Amino acid sequence: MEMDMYTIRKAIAATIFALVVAWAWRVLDWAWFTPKRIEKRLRQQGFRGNPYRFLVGDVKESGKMHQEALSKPMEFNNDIVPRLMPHINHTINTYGGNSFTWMGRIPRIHVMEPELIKEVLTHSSKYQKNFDVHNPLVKFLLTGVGSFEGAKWSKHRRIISPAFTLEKLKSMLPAFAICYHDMLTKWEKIAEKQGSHEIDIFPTFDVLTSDVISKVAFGSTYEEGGKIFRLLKELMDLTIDCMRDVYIPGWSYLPTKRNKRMKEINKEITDMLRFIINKRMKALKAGEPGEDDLLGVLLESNIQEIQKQGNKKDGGMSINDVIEECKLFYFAGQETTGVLLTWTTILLSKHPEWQERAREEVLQAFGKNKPEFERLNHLKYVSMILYEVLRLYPPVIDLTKIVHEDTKLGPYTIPAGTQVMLPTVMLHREKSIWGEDATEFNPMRFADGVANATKNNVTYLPFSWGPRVCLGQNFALLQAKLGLAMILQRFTFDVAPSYVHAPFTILTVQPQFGSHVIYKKLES
Ligand code: HEM
Repeated sequence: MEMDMYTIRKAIAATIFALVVAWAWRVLDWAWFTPKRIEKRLRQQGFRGNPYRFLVGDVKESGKMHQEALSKPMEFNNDIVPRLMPHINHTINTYGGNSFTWMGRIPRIHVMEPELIKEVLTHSSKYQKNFDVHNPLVKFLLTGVGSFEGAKWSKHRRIISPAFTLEKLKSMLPAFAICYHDMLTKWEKIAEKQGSHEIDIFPTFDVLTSDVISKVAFGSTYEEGGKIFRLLKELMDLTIDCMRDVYIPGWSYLPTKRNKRMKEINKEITDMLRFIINKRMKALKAGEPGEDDLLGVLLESNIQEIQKQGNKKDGGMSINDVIEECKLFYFAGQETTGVLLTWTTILLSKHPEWQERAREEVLQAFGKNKPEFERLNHLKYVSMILYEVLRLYPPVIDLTKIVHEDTKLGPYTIPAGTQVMLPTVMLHREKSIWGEDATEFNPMRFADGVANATKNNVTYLPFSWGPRVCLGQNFALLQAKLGLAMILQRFTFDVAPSYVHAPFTILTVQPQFGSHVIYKKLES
């Protein structure tokens, strides 16, 4: 009997030992052998980069370079790549275009060749969004069509697209104009008293674009919408905070102040959105005409999709889906447009000849009257200026995808689990495409359109390209054109003496040490 117990214990011990060894082997394979195998395959195909370092990869080196780059401002010029992506810049300078870096244990290749870029962006089902978000609290905002793949993505994209047609945008213009008018009237009052008005423009445009999107999204329910968007702004700031931390599994369940606040806000936003959406759905089902705002168009398009699919329960988007999409509009569209207006103001301050040229064009088109849709769309210099600002200061500095299985890319086979990065901000400075003056502000390069400026290469990517191109690009450009036109009609502007040039990235490219600008009222 004793012998038996001994044998059983031995067998249990042997099993546990075997399980531990198998588990340890899997961990080791995950943490060491798999990255090393991928590295070998990349090197065999001519890609070059640092050797893999256990678990940390290039993260420590990259973090140090970032810290160093951001420790001081720079001269005013547009050579901002060493500040925004110092490690990738260093890697490409050292190893060439066909290079890779390590995001911890994940390898990431950099793609710089136009033909390969086109291939990546065309085949969006193979090169998927890199949404490996572990913190469930971050998913409160990183959600919706921008994060889905496959059938769910195409269904959502199909339903949402009608909300951004030119006709719909035209109907949104008055709401844009009211927000800008209110802001500029305040500026005018201050400028009248003081002769000029100094403001930090990034926070100002941040509030403004927030106002615009809540007015446009919720139309007549603006008051409720306004509150939701104030909460979304808070949630976005907390989300950015979260994304800066290394996530420890389970951390989101701890009752920390930030975790509690994020859950509280998310619940409040969801409840309020649900209330508005339910009310609208009821009215639509009762045959009342839909509202002409973003939410109204989205709901109508959703109902049409459900009917097209024979009223199947999963034919359209659920209320929860619509809630997620509303949150995404804010996340994707507010700050991006705010920084576009910010860098446009700074570049036009530094290039007064272009500020004057744009003003003349605007005054010729509209005088001091409210800009209207058709002519706004045909403002040539204003469009060229915005394209050039988006080239030099793209709000989103790179597009990073991931392949989940071995994938052919031109002559290469990209191993499963590799990230594929298109470094937009670097591509926008490629001398072979843009010429020797690639880092200079020269809107004339867009005089004959984007295709001509890029010599028909897919290398201009402020809004990405292909099936997953930004859904809100016309919304953003229309708002920026209107905003810029209305400012130019009333003010001249220049950067304040205190301005120091220091672009840096937190999700979008922002001014690190403020963006003070002095506005003077234009003589009428
Ligand atoms: C200057 C302003 C903007 C810039 C520079 C910008 C840039 C981008 C970029 C680069 C992407 C692709 C991201 C990726 O593939 O990883 C994207 C996607 C997207 N953007 Fe924008 N965006 C802007 C404004 C807006 C606005 C105003 C909205 C909506 C109100 C919006 C809604 C979206 C959506 C829904 C997607 C996801 C599309 C999909 O995955 O099918 N964006 N945007």
